[in-house]
Amino acid sequence: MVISMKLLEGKKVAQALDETMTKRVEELKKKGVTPGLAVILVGDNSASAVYVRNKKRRAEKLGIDFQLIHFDATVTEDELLKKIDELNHDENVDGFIVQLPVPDHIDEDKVIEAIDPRKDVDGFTPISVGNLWIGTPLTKPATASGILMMLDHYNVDLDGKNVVIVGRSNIVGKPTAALMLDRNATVTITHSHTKNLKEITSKADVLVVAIGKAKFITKEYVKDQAIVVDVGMDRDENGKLCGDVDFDDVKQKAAMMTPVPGGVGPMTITALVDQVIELAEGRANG
Ligand SMILES: Nc1nc2c(c(=O)[nH]1)N[C@@H](CN(C=O)c1ccc(C(=O)N[C@@H](CCC(=O)O)C(=O)O)cc1)CN2
Repeated sequence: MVISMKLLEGKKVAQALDETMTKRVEELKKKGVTPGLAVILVGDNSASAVYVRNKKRRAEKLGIDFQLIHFDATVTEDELLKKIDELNHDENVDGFIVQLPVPDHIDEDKVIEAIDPRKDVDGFTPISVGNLWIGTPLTKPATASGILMMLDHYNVDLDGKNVVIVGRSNIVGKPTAALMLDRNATVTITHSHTKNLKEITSKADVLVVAIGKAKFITKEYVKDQAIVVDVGMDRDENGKLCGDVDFDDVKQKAAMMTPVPGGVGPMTITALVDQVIELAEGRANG
């Protein structure tokens, strides 16, 4: 059998988009505005440390001012809320995020709600979520936005497409559904209680998987010539990084699919920095 599956290479798309973003930052600096991004990291989760390091690297490469606020895992919720309040009022910070997850003694919802929606570059506050669903987003969750940026890059038209999303998280599943609805796709969200999952996923023109279960999606779940977007970041039986999709199995059937690593992950960071630049552009234009 001839395999003609096209890889959706987020890493390469991210590199290609860096050029335009660098120019946008240069234009801002000519107007006396330097985009500012701050990240609050709590504790010593090793995966979070890698993601934050990558965010810092990308932001600085583009000329964005990056500030890391790293708290010990024992920080109190009040201390964290105080820092959020400071960043809400810091004129040099266009946007900031609290890297998730936070330790169990901290109420994640309370922390997110404390962020000023105008600086919520993660798009996680209730106001940001409401704006997203009514189609007037000020900011968009980075992974969902990154997926759309990548599909746009490969000229994937979502209008009228049957999209199935596996996973209903606030970070990925739900916002991806909102953005794809906005592109006139017919969207189904499935989850752990969904009956006959295979029957539903195997009708998808575009299948987005974000469940955190290594290689869960095999070819039986996938329609011939589907576009498969894997948001998973898992470890296989040998400890190797892999996605929620069994890549080697599904590649025989899919028309396009994302690899892990090098697919959605890098686009998440691209979407985040794009959002910071957009807010700074708003600041520059008064
Ligand atoms: N406040 C937030 N917390 C978290 C988010 C988020 O969007 N906002 N998403 C994830 C983690 N995440 C970004 O923060 C993220 C995950 C993965 C990648 C990435 O580039 N992955 C690489 C592989 C990296 C590796 O080697 O481990 C890839 O896919 O190629 C970027 C960002 C949870 N928390």
